[in-house]
Amino acid sequence: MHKIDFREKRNLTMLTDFYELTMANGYFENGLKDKIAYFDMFFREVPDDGGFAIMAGVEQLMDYLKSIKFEDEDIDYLKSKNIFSSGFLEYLKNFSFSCDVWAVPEGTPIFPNEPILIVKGPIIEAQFIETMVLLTINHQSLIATKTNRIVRAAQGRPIMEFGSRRAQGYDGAILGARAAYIGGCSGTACTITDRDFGIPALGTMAHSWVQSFPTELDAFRAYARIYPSNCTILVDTYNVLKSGIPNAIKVFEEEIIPRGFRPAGIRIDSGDITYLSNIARKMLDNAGFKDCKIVASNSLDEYVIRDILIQGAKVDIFGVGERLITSKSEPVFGGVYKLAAVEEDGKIVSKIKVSENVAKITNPSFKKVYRLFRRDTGKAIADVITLADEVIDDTKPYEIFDPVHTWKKQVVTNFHAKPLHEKIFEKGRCIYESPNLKYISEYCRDQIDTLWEEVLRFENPHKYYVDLSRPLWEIKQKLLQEYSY
Ligand SMILES: Nc1ncnc2c1ncn2[C@@H]1O[C@H](COP(=O)(O)OP(=O)(O)OP(=O)(O)O)[C@@H](O)[C@H]1O
Ligand SMILES: O=P(O)(O)OC[C@H]1O[C@H](OP(=O)(O)OP(=O)(O)O)[C@H](O)[C@@H]1O
Ligand SMILES: O=C(O)c1cccnc1
Repeated sequence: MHKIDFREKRNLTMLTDFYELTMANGYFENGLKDKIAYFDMFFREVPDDGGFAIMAGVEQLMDYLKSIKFEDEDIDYLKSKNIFSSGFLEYLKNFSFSCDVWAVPEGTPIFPNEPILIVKGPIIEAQFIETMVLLTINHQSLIATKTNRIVRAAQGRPIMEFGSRRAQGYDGAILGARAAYIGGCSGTACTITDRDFGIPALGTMAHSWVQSFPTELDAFRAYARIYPSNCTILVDTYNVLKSGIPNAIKVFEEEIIPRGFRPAGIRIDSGDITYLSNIARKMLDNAGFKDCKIVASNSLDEYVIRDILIQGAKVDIFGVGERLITSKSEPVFGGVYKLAAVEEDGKIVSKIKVSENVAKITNPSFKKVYRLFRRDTGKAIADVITLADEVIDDTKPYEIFDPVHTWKKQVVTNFHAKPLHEKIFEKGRCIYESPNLKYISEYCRDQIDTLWEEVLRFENPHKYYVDLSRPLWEIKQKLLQEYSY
């Protein structure tokens, strides 16, 4: 399958914040280029005050990491800045990524403050990739998370992604549609995303099609004759109830049934969707088209969909564009990339970022994350961040505790502890094959099923536990003591 290939099509090595380069030059000049550092990517708050987010964008990050290369013109450009040493520029010419990288697989539900990506390697390299790590994961995780809210609001009814025309740039459209599929969309209007990623492309018709014919009936007829087996008619160009639906029914009877097909659907794109869909349903049913689907679109999001379903709207499929592809209600996924440790004489030295704001204090050290699942129900109980070499023995009871209110504890029994990360790069070599998108989307759905309803709800969701192991908590407290002035 054809894939968007950053190596062939574009080199994004220079898509980096300028300070990554000035720091890189600084590390080089201070003889620190080979100092080993550990960085974590994590986020602090779930967009839209939701109970969880969804990991996405790992495949594109892998493409980038495989392709880092400074071209001669990049070196010339950097030289023209007159601030980089010739030794450093020579180093960049021969730059070869050599870090280890661990990532939570795409489609996994993720929670605030846990490392979703970990990079270990020469500090100059591990620091340099920050911008692209954050850009790729932040964007797609945002869209997958928003989409999943919309998908859940629709209660099993398919969501078609209609957002390309309102997306913020090409990647916003293409990779946004990819992320939307991970988050649960059934298909996309974005053709190139189907070509490159195999997400089913589908669509109906625009108002311009209807307007371009002398009459609405002519427009419907012309379309139905070409696509009798899959004909969804846009009924709101002039008047949904007085002309759109009666004309659609006429065309179904005259052009589709005689050809041996059933009508696929009608689409309503304005007005009161509840009112119109209820009457439309009755009109279609009375005409013998109970199986004809009603598609609704028009600035939909999870709240409008939830409301119109509560009102009893008879909608079978939703088309959702602008509010999904831009994550309009909360357009930032605040993933950050922080130094967690360095190596001194081969030993890991934990590092912390202290802040007046407790939420901004980082979790130090080289870590991993376990998700604890109940063996009887399969439900997720908590995530525990541990030191990288810790093993949670799930054959024995295990105590978890709130890292801030430490008196809140519980002993977990009858559980299964699953490490969340996959190693995706080993000494700069990619060792992970990204699963296909259908698999990722199904995996995502199954993993969300392991979360309690209380975590899934839109308003005031239950805060899922993300705890620290005792050894990690102790390291953090020790560092906090050291840096308390
Ligand atoms: N029954 C409903 N309850 C809540 N929101 C609705 C309902 N029906 C439609 N909406 C939403 O209300 C918003 C405005 O829709 P409305 O059709 O009134 O405006 P419009 O887009 O200006 O219409 P038009 O395209 O005819 O100009 C849209 O986001 C739409 O999805
Ligand atoms: O509202 P959104 O969630 O973004 O969904 C996509 C919108 O794009 C189309 O409208 P547009 O006016 O661009 O074109 P049209 O003439 O085909 O309706 C479509 O009819 C939807 O209203
Ligand atoms: O196919 C459709 O109906 C469609 C596609 C893009 C945007 N709005 C609608």
